[in-house]
Formats: sequence, C-alpha cells, structure tokens
Amino acid sequence: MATQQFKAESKRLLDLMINSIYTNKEIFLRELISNASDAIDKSYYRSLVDQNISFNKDDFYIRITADKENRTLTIEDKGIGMTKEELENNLGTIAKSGSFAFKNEAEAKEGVDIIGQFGVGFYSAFMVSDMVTVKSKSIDSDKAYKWESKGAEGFDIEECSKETVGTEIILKIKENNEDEKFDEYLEEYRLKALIKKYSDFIKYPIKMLVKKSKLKEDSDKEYEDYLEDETLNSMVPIWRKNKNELKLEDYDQFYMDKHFGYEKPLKVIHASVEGAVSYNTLLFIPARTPYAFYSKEYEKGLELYSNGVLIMEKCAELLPDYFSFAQGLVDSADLSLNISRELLQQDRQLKFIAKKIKDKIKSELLLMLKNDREKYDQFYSNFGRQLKYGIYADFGANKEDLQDLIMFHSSTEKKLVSLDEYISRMKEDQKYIYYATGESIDRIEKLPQTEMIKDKGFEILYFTDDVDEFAIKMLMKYKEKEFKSVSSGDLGFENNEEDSKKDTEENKDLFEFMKDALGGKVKEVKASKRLKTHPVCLANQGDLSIEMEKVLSMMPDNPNLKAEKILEVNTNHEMFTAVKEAFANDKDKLKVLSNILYNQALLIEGLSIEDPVQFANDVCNLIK
Ligand SMILES: Nc1ncnc2c1ncn2[C@@H]1O[C@H](COP(=O)(O)OP(=O)(O)OP(=O)(O)O)[C@@H](O)[C@H]1O
Repeated sequence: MATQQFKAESKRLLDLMINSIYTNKEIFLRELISNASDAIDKSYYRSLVDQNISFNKDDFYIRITADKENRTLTIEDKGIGMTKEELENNLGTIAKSGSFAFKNEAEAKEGVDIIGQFGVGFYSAFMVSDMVTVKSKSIDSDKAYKWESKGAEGFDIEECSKETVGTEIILKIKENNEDEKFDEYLEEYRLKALIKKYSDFIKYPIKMLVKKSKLKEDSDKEYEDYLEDETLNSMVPIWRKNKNELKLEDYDQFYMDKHFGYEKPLKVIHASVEGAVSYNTLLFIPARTPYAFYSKEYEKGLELYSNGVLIMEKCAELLPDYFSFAQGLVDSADLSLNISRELLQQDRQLKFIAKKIKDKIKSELLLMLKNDREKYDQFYSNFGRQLKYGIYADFGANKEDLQDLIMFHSSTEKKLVSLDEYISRMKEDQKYIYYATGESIDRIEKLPQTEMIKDKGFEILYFTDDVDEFAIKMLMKYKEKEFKSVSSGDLGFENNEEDSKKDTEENKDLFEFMKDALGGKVKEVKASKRLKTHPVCLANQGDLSIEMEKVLSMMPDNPNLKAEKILEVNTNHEMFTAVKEAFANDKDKLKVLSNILYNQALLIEGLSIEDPVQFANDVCNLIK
C-alpha cells in the first residue's frame, strides 16, 4: 500500500504560527535581525569559496529605519539576497529554512555560525505588521524581486528595481488597539532597547539614524535636531574572546554595562568548554548581596544565548539554589531549542552545562578559600548563609558539594574557619567537633557550657545563624568526625563523665527532689562536669537542641516542639553547699532555690522564663 502524504492547511498553519508560537511579540525584531546576520554570513562564506564573488567589508551591516508617518519599519542587509525561487520557497513554505540547508552544506567549514534553523522566525513579523514586503536581489542574479503578503491570504511576487544585492524587509506596522500599542515599534528608544536586549552580540553592526541635538551655529542657547548614524549593538561577545586578550577591567566594564551590578564584581569566572556540548560562560560573583536576595522575590538564573542571540533572560535551570548568587551568561550553539526559540525542551545539553557550571563555581570558590582568604571572607559574609541552607535543603542531597565551603567563627582563632581547618587542628584526645549555639559571638563566649571544653584547649565553632545547627545535623559528620554541641549530654570526656556519675549517685535523692520541685520542666537534674565557675547550666538530650527549639518556636507555624532539658549543677560551686543545707534542713527553701537556679539557666541560654514575677519575688525573698 502506498504511503499517503500528510496534508497541511497552510492558511491555518500560518495563523497558528503567527498567533501561538511566540508569547512575546517583541521578538520579531530579533528574528529579522538574525536573518539579516545569517544572510551576511552566507555572503561572506560564499566569497571565501567562490573566487568570482568579491565582498566589501563596509557592506557588512544591518540597517533599521523607522518611518512614523508611513508606519513602516525596514530591516535591510547587503547579504546574500534571494532569487525569485528562493523567495517563493523560503518565505512561501512554512518550516522551510534555507539557512538550515546552507548550514548543513557548509557543515565542514569553519566560521559558519548561522542562527536560523526552523524556518519559522520570519513569520513572527506578522505579529506586529498588517503587511510585509520583501525586496531582494540575490548574489546569483541580476534581477530583483518583490515578495509581498498580508499574512494568511498568501503572497505575490513580482520583479522590482533594486540596485544592491541584499534584502530589505518592510513591515507595515499595525495600528494600536485596545490591548496593544504597536506604535512603540516605530519609536527610537524602544527599537534601541530591543536591539540591546536581544541582538547586542550580533556580530555585524546594527545601524540606525538617530535623532540628536546640537547648539545652532552662532548661537549659545538655541538647539537644533539632526540625524546621526549610530551603531546600536556591542557586537563582540566578550565571552567568546580569548582570555589572554582580556583584562580584568574589560570584564568589570562588561559587568556594569550589562547592568548586572553597579560596582565591580567580587569574582569573574570565564570558561570556554569544547566537547560533547560546547559552550562559553561568563560568571560573576557580586561584591554585595543583591537586593532581596534572601527573600522569595529574588529570581535566580543566567542569561542564555544561542550563537550570540538572547534566548532567555533568566534561565533558572542553569544554577542550583545554593549558588543562586551567581550572575552572568551561557552561550552555546548546541542547545536543542524549541521552535519559538523562547523555551527549551527538557534539555539534556542544558543539564550537562548546569552540572559543569556548578562544579566550576565550586572549584573556583575552593581556590578562593585557599588562596585569597580576604576575598572569600567577603564572599562568605554575603552568601555563606545560602551555602548552609544548601546543605540543609533537599534532605542533605547536596551536602557533599558544600561541606568544604562553609565556615564558622572559631573560639581559638577568633575568625571564620573551615571544617577542614578545624579538623587539622584537633587534639589527639579530642573525639568530636564541638560547637556552641547562640545569638551572637559575645553571648556564646559567655556560655557556661563552653568552660570545660575551652579549659581542655579544644576549639569550639560558634553557630550564630538560625540555619547553622540544622545544617550540621544534616551533615552529621565531617571527615568521620562527629559534631557535638557543648550542651549535649555526653561530651566525650571519659574521666569527667565518671566523676559526674559518681557525684550524681551521691546526691541522688537531692537531685530527685529538685527535679520534682521543677514539676516536669526538666528531664533530669544531675552533677555537671562541664562547669567550672558557673553554678548551673542547661544541657539537652535527644536530637532537638535548645537552640533548635528557639528557632522553631519563632516560625509562623510553630510546631511547639520542646527540647529535652537537663539541669546540670556545679557540685564544686559554693552555691551547692547552700543547696545541700536546704535539702537537709529546709525543703521549702530548696524548692525556691531549685526554681531560681533553673530560671537562671534559662536566662543564660537566652530563653524566656515562664513566670518572671515569681522569679523576682523568689530572689527578693532570698535577699531578705
Ligand atoms: N534577510 C534575508 N536574506 C536572505 N535570506 C533570508 C532573509 N530572511 C530570510 N531568509 C531566508 O528565508 C528562510 C526562512 O527564514 P525564517 O526566519 O522563517 O527561518 P530561519 O531563519 O531559517 O529559521 P528560524 O525559524 O530558526 O529563524 C531563511 O532560512 C533564509 O533562507
């Protein structure tokens, strides 16, 4: 049985093309400029392979002309042009791309990076025009032809006069309607902005006569308008240049010109990768935290270019959340774009590039941490919190990537240190990586729980961000060393633990009494061996620490989880003599003392006391 051919309703297809493919009408200019650039590329290429064809470098530009009176916008090039047949075939057949065919023929040759591939971009002109006229003269013909169409109804072709080889696309811009202002596509400022946005890195100059004003001759206050030819695009994508040709100032300038930021970036990463997927990338780490960075408003992403043409302003898939501070762009010819060139299909290449970019940012940060500590400290003060969130997020899926990049304030070094640095300084008899949690470094410095650990000469990491302890719980270990809170039940000091057990055993009844006096607020009262000069402190058992309880209690949907608290009593402290005496002679007094001591421990911990009035009265009664 003979296979039947599909038929297409070309009118309906064109209607679909015009109205459904692109979400954004303004991209028509990008498409037409890209076509003009392709036409010049082809002409240049032909001159290389065909000796009969010469080229004049001065003709390699694209001209935009807006005529408000006649409502026309013209895009003109002196590229390869089209014959009558080509006009018919390329502009008369949807999804026929002369450019794609050309690229395939020229595949083996260097230096051809043609943009067009789907054969649909041209029709986007109908989104903003009632009528499109194309005048073209091919490099292979003496005659010029005019193609004209009002859209779905079809097109006419006739011979016309045209001096130079190349193509002129004349758009009759639609009248404004209730929803849309088409007028703006005739406005100089809007055209300039569109070119800057989408076509800034088209490699040929995009010229336009722009209105300027100057002082009239023989006058010092009267001005007159005049027109001047201006090139509107920057042309050379700096990221495609060789790194050796570029100075730091060039990158800084580019960063500011592109409005990534108002001041120089902290770090520039420029990489060109050749391989299964080739791409260039230029990444920046800002010197400051961007506006609203730690809020939902902040939108992460890199600019995505295909052959120098902007495809997406913020491609979020290129950055993991924990590196959302990175700015910049990726340019690759290997992306599988979908037909509207606006969105990417679930793209393997994009995933590949994203993974490489993540690895690159990580390795650059590690180098900075090692070789340029001052800079890393600056980076970390802005974005360290984001890295710690990254460890905690997604159930710790990215902790391996991030654990070497985080830092905490050290009790011994008095500055931020990495986990690796901490490990390298650990004492022989030190089992754990110790940390203490609190509102500020000052406050943690004074925590009674840190006394004995400091006394032993062990370093303590200070956690001052809410996320710190959550991140560390996710990490659990670093290089086989477990983390241990200074408030945790077992600190891993063998002798001390033994002493404390003995002391607790000796005062068993007393501690039991105190526990009862506190009415279930603590799980246990016991002798402490982590205290030296302070009378009491709180320790905790179980996974939820006292600090975590504090963080959770501040959340909008407070889960009301409580840490299991233990009141530790310093049996070497003078106060303990009074406690023992009260236990022997005045149990009511011990009840009061127990509450005072417990409330003191809460205050030191930064927790609020349940009944401050009672506490104040108790203290007063003691003073009396
Ligand atoms: N200014 C021009 N000069 C010469 N040929 C052109 C010009 N504009 C369009 N063409 C021809 O018309 C064809 C169709 O253009 P169109 O913009 O629809 O698709 P494309 O550029 O090939 O692909 P894409 O849809 O990816 O942009 C082009 O492939 C090219 O052969």
